[in-house]
Amino acid sequence: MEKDSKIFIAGHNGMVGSAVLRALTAAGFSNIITKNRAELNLENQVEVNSFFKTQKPFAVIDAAARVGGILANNTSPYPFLMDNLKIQNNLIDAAHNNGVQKFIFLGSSCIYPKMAQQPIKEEYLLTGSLEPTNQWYAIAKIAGVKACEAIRKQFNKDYVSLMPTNLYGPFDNFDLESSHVLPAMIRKFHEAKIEGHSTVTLWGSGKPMREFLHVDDMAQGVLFAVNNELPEHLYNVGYGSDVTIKQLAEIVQQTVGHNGEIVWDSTKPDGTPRKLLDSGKLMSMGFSPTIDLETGIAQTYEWFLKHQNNFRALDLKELTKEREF
Ligand SMILES: NC(=O)C1=CN([C@@H]2O[C@H](COP(=O)(O)OP(=O)(O)OC[C@H]3O[C@@H](n4cnc5c(N)ncnc54)[C@H](OP(=O)(O)O)[C@@H]3O)[C@@H](O)[C@H]2O)C=CC1
Ligand SMILES: C[C@H]1O[C@H](OP(=O)(O)OP(=O)(O)OC[C@H]2O[C@@H](n3cnc4c(=O)[nH]c(N)nc43)[C@H](O)[C@@H]2O)[C@@H](O)[C@@H](O)C1=O
Repeated sequence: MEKDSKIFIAGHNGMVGSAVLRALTAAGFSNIITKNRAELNLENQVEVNSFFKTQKPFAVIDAAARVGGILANNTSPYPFLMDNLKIQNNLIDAAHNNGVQKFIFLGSSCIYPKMAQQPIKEEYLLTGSLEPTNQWYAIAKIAGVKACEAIRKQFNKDYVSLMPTNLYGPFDNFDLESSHVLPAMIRKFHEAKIEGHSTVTLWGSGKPMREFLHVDDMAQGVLFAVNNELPEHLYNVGYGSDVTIKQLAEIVQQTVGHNGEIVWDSTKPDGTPRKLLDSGKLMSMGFSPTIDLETGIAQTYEWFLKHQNNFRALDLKELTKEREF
């Protein structure tokens, strides 16, 4: 792709979108367009169609979605299903109808069956039942993968899906109700240290395993897909190894410098027991993550310390309202 090709990054204010914007800018891409939610509500089909008709981007990176941790997913199934379907349908369909040559759709490792063989290969998609806590979000993401695959098959366009593992890094959501586990742990251990609390309560049993990829490594994966026409429709993007939630807690606790006991709240769900991705397909083509978990957590904690008065938070109450355009 030419450095001056017009690229639309949807969701550029989010954790992934902002990392992709940094990576593409650093790589010399000079014609990137972005719109915040007030300028372009991606759930609104009329607005999205009109934007694509006017702008005619060459490529689209879809990093916009309704995103949240296990509790938000489990308690607000409808917006996690419907908002994601709306956003991705509007983007994919408008892209297809307005000459977009390259579309990069971001899904999630939760699209794979709950009890999938580990590490999870791309071909395990749709071979078993989903994890109940995030099946709503997963069904939407699977529909996005299939929409891109269908366009690729029928119209021979370079529409590709990347499936990231659990991500973390700068501009994450640190809200304790709606966030993913890693930012929640950073905030919980930090606040316990500052407020002198000897115990920190974490969710579930601590036994599930998760694979964590720093968002700047993820952005390199997206850059790789921008620079190369990938031969298949679906690629996993992971770090290559995983840890238990208990091990993660110990790394975060040590990084933050909290001394004390961890209490496990068994009323909260564990979610899927393990979801280690086999990212061999993308790695064999040249993608290679560079940020190990300890370094990434230390860097993210530093970022948190600088930005802790300015968190992004998902308003769980807003997810219970009916909305119309
Ligand atoms: N975080 C993770 O661990 C993982 C993320 N992913 C995927 O990566 C992608 C990005 O996730 P992440 O960066 O973490 O999520 P964020 O919540 O950080 O960012 C999502 C972005 O989408 C925007 N957005 C959402 N709804 C709309 C809308 N209706 N109109 C316009 N903009 C909208 C948000 O805008 P606003 O800033 O206004 O809210 C935000 O900028 C998603 O597809 C997600 O599924 C996959 C696996 C793991
Ligand atoms: C990326 C991925 O993210 C989500 O799936 P998840 O990995 O299950 O989500 P999570 O990061 O919130 O939790 C991981 C594990 O950690 C445990 N845990 C402990 N203590 C806290 C805690 O304080 N907060 C949170 N959130 N979890 C905690 C928690 O009980 C669970 O066992 C989905 O959105 C899914 O759709 C998706 O795509």
